[in-house]
Amino acid sequence: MSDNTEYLTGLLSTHIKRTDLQVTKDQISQLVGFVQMIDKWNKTYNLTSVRDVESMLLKHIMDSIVVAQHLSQSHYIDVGTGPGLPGIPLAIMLPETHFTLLDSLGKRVRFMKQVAYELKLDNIQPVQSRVEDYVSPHQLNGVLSRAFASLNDMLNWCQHLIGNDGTFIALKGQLPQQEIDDLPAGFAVTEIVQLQVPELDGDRHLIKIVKS
Ligand SMILES: C[S@@+](CC[C@H](N)C(=O)[O-])C[C@H]1O[C@@H](n2cnc3c(N)ncnc32)[C@H](O)[C@@H]1O
Repeated sequence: MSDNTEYLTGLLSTHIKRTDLQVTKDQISQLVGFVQMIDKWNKTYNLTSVRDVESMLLKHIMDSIVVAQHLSQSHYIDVGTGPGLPGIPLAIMLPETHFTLLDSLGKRVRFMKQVAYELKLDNIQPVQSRVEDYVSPHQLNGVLSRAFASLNDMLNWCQHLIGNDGTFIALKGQLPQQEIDDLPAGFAVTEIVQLQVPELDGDRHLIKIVKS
């Protein structure tokens, strides 16, 4: 057990208490374990530009887990997931939901495979591929992305991944009104949620899109 486990557990518990999220002790322990692994591997693998663990708890863990209550599909693909964001914290929060975690960079995929092994996560499948080239062997019904691409590019690159009953979820900072106005033909925004992440500055938005 790493030296800062108790400290990080206390800090994350405090952040979570400021929300209405229900998170078990085991889930908190897995979330802390994930942050510790990012912190350790970041020194050689350059997984994230966020360097200190306190900021990782807010910008990566809290920012991801507030999305859990807005997911209702059974199998999501998190495109351009990097080290597994937001997919891994969401997989910890929603053990019955399956997450394919896709990134084009091999070192990030190797990291996620190690996370799956060490944290015993059996609902994630890390995959190395460019999203445009990926054909899923599984039936997917949700596409998820954070800090990946414009809405237009995301929809164009990902539309082959899910059927007409699927949902696209884009996590954005400021509301990208221009991108929403310029949505490609055949897609419609069904919901925009302003996400609340206590102590994290700046706007957070979740945008739900379907094929129309
Ligand atoms: C800015 S990072 C965001 C990582 C993570 N989603 C987050 O919120 O921290 C974008 C990621 O997308 C990946 N990426 C870029 N283009 C891609 C593509 N065409 N297919 C798959 N992954 C891609 C990059 O390797 C990188 O890890």
